Amino acid sequence: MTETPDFPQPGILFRDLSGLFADGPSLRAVAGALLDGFGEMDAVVGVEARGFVLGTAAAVNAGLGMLAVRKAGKLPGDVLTESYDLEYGTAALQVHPDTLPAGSRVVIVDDVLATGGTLAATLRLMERAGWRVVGIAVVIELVDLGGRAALEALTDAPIEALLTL
Ligand SMILES: O=P(O)(O)OC[C@H]1O[C@H](OP(=O)(O)OP(=O)(O)O)[C@H](O)[C@@H]1O
Ligand SMILES: Nc1ncnc2[nH]cnc12
Repeated sequence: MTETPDFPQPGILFRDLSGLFADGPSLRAVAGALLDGFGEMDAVVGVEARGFVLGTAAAVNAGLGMLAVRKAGKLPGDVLTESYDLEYGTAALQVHPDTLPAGSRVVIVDDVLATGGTLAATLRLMERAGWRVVGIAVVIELVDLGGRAALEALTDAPIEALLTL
């Protein structure tokens, strides 16, 4: 992991996992660990963009599919949309509500839990689509930013971080 001060804006210490993604044994180890300890699930949900790398790796490792939650404007047709704030800005996420059957059990995967805005918006999308979140998995949790409490206000699902900073 690298840490870059004042990126993408002043005051933000940016944690980048590109090196881990590019290293085969590291990516395999993280893919194997991310879904550890959760119960049965039907699919993995990955949040654009870094969550796609980790979500797909974890899903393939577990023999499951990966459902993409995308930044607004990328998915055609009928979509659900949730806007949110994150540590360095505002954005919106979208999903196709008919990708999985209602009641499907999903684990959401992303690289970093900071303020929790991104994953909270993802939780709201899952609820609106009728899917049951049985876990949230991240590589890094930035504890001081309080994201865990924000998510615990929305879900009883376990939240697992491989590394807390
Ligand atoms: O807990 P939060 O404050 O919401 O921040 C965490 C989110 O921020 C980053 O995504 P970013 O929107 O930068 O997108 P990227 O993966 O496309 O780089 C990161 O990958 C998480 O999704
Ligand atoms: N400090 C940070 N580093 C990397 N990704 C982030 N997403 C939100 N905050 C972040």
